[in-house]
Amino acid sequence: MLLEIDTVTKTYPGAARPVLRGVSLGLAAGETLALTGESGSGKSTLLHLASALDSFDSGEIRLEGTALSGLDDTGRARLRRERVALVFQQFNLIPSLSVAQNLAFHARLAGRLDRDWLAELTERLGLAELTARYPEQLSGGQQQRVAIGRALAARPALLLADEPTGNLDETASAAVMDLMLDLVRASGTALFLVTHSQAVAARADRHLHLAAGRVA
Ligand SMILES: Nc1ncnc2c1ncn2[C@@H]1O[C@H](COP(=O)(O)OP(=O)(O)OP(=O)(O)O)[C@@H](O)[C@H]1O
Repeated sequence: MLLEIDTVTKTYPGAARPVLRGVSLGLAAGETLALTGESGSGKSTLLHLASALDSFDSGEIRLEGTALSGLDDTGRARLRRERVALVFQQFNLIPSLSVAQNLAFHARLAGRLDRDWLAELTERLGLAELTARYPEQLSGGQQQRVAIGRALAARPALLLADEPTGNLDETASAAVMDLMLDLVRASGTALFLVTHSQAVAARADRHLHLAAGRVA
């Protein structure tokens, strides 16, 4: 199993009740999983825990067999740099860098810049004509395609995506989702996708729902 979430509970400091109450799920290498749930049900929290951005009360999360609870800050940072990539609703591109530089940024940091793969990603994401532009000169859909390309350029084992098309209209959202699913499947990357959209969730291999702190 690539990602194992085992009976995880999470309570935010000062909160009366836990937001996650014994969540368990597994994600195999290359698999795509969509997680839905009402606003405030804890979807983003679970994604943050899986990316080692936050700690949990009990249970365990393992990525490629490594227990996240046992990692120090350096270990967490390395895991995020080398094995996991994130795409959020806000595109989070670096405004002072061109499209080409944004696309290469994380792969460079991870020491895994493969120019052929980057060129293929750029082409398949329809960004080849836009590489010299800056993020402010792109539409929302184009910016999100750059964010997806940047995330996949280093060939992460796991892509965590939090409402990645939440800022886009329905047509752009469907196009970006199709591309993202094609590309994660082409690169063997597993996808853990949080979404409000049932239509988007239906495109994933598996669909789970988070309610009352548990998944079903
Ligand atoms: N840093 C934090 N400190 C305290 N409480 C938090 C924090 N982050 C989230 N929460 C609370 O935890 C609960 C779950 O939040 P989370 O963002 O995980 O939900 P979500 O399902 O992703 O919601 P949405 O669909 O609206 O994005 C909410 O009640 C939220 O207010």
